[in-house]
Amino acid sequence: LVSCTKRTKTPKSELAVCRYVLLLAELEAHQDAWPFLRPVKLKSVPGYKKIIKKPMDFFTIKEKLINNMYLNQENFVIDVNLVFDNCQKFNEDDSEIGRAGHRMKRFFDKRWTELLH
Ligand SMILES: Cc1nnc(-c2cnn(C)c2N)n1CCCn1ccnc1
Repeated sequence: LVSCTKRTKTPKSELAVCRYVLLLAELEAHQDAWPFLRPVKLKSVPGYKKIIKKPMDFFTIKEKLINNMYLNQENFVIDVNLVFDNCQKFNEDDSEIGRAGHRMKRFFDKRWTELLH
């Protein structure tokens, strides 16, 4: 993941990647993460493909992280927030998945801020 041998990246961005890996592991381990662990099955969820233009989930984010596709931290945060924005768009606030999405977003925002300082 983070090549320690050849210094292809500045140390700063390596630290950033470690922060994302840590945060993503915490998100996946959260008890309310179950709706977001894998891509939504577009064939078996009526309306999802039409309504949600850019599906995103924690597994896809991990794959992008491993393939070094987050060149700056904004893109990582944008994808994580996409998971929660999609959830709010497709689910009622007062629903099982809607509530899980709000709790996960609050958790992420808190940990992201804590890890920055
Ligand atoms: C994420 C997410 N947002 N909405 C859904 C969903 C899937 N089916 N229905 C009726 C929804 N509202 N999902 C995916 C939830 C994936 N899931 C469901 C049970 N275990 C995982």
